[in-house]
Formats: sequence, C-alpha cells, structure tokens
Amino acid sequence: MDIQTLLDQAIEARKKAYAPYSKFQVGAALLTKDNQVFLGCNIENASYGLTNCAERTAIFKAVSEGRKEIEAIVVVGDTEGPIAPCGACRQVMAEFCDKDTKIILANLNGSKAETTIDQLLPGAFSLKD
Ligand SMILES: O=c1ccn([C@H]2C[C@H](O)[C@@H](CO)O2)c(=O)[nH]1
Ligand SMILES: [Zn+2]
Repeated sequence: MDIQTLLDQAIEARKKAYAPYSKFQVGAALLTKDNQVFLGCNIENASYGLTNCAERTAIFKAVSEGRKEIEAIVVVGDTEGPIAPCGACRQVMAEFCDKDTKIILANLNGSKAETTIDQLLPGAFSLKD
C-alpha cells in the first residue's frame, strides 16, 4: 500500500464529512501495521465542542476494531499548505503512533508533508515515563 493510494482514500473519505457548521471538510486514511485501512471524516455537532476530527475518527475506528498499531495516517483538507492537526488530535496520535509511524499531512492541491508524532507534539503527555 503506497502513500498515494492512502491519500486517494482520504480524499474520498473527506466527501463524507459532516461539517454543516464550519463547512470545512477533512478526510483521513489510516494504515495499520497489519495492513488494514480505516477511513475517517470530521463529524461536527450543534454543540461545537463535541466535534470529532477526521484523524481521530479514523484512529477510533481502528482501535475499536482491535488495531492499535499504526503504520501510517494521511490527513487531507482544503488548506493552503498541508493541513495542521489540532492539539486534541496530536495528543490522541501520541497515544497510538510510535516514533516510526508515518504521519502525512496534505491538501487538495498536491502539497504533502511527512512528519512524526515527535515533531507534531514534542513532550507529549504520557503516563508511561
Ligand atoms: O486536522 C484537522 C483540522 C480540523 N478538522 C475539522 C474540525 C472541524 O470540523 C473543522 C474546522 O475546524 O475541521 C479536522 O477534522 N482535522
Ligand atoms: Zn483535531
């Protein structure tokens, strides 16, 4: 599974976004270490703070199916440059991404940046150490 295939799937998943308030659609595609793909979109709520971002949707879907090991996750939105995940998503990624997990941030115009959780959230909160 290459990154472009995952990006294409994230772009498709983005179309399912439920974003009547912000009108800002985001898609995500997650590849587990055992080669399963889970897709996500943002899901908003009239009580705005209850919104779930696309990347968290994909992560929660994977974890709830017993797949906690993430090989790669792609996030895409209609941003100027590569999309920047919010702080809540960075903290959730920190829970399930290891230092080698590929995090690919993209937009609809071909901008792409590959990063890691250590770069996105240095000094992430953890109970483990
Ligand atoms: O990385 C991001 C950034 C934002 N959003 C969503 C949350 C909200 O529905 C909308 C506007 O912030 O975009 C995501 O899903 N992922
Ligand atoms: Zn978020």
